[in-house]
Amino acid sequence: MTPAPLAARLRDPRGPLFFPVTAYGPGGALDLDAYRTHVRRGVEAGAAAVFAACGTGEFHALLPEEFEACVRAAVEAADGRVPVVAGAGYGTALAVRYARLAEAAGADGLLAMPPYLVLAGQEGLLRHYREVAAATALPVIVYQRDNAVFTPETVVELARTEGVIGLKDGLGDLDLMQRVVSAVRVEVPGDFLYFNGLPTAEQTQLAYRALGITLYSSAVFCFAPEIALAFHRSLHTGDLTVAHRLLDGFYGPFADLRAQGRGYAVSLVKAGVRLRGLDVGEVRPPLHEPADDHVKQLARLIERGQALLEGDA
Ligand SMILES: O=C([O-])C(=O)C[C@H](O)[C@@H](O)C(=O)[O-]
Repeated sequence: MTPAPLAARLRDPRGPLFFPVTAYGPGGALDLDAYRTHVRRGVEAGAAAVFAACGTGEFHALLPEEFEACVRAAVEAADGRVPVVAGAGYGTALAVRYARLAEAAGADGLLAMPPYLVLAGQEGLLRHYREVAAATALPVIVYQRDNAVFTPETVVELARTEGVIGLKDGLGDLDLMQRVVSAVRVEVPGDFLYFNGLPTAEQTQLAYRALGITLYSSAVFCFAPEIALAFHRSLHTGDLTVAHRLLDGFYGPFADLRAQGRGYAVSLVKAGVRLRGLDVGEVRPPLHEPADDHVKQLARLIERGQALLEGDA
């Protein structure tokens, strides 16, 4: 049976969105076995979708052939149980190339990253994403962050673009997001999807829910799926007791720790996966490994989060 389109599969998800880290062996080469294990464990734990080779998966550090191998491995590991969305980025020509590689590797959709090393105006951004969307049959989620920040009018045009199904927000401007949601609701009524894609999105998810945005990425899911799932369940059921407890005792301190070093958004998450027993190797340059003391703090934090689930910390 052909699976439902990506947008339908992402509606009302049973778990957080999983952005796996990319695994490397001791010499720094891709370790696809470890990567498949990481993805398979996440899917079996209850991820709603796998976003392969995106920011957390060090998209920036992968050769095109490594990218394709990762996406193919994620598709194999997910085995049709949940959709696999792949990153696509850099300039327009390369983003198109990555999009086609992702399609060839069996991905169900694309997360279109901001264009590389250029500050473009709204018109140029629109041209860029239209070309990426036209390059394949894959549905596209546009990632707002850094140099790709959109006016509500541009998002309306994106929502009208064939193949563009949603916007992932990594900026965190709630006033802007409300304007975007309002403009798209009025101009392009339908099912355009929104994602809270801020770092440690759980920290802001109560606010995003109030805007009607229920989808969010979870870096914590990579290394502590039991904590990320308990948080997700708490929001889903509307009994916020566990969510509040985790925000106060786990997510806040985790976000603080993640802010201690440049690149910790990825390297600390990878350290967390290793702490939980899966050797996914170190991050590639220009990122660096977190300080030992920060990894120790992360280990204590994971224990604390687990204890909070029992309600006894
Ligand atoms: O591209 C990416 O990897 C992301 O934006 C997802 C991350 O999980 C993000 O939510 C984070 O870093 O917490």
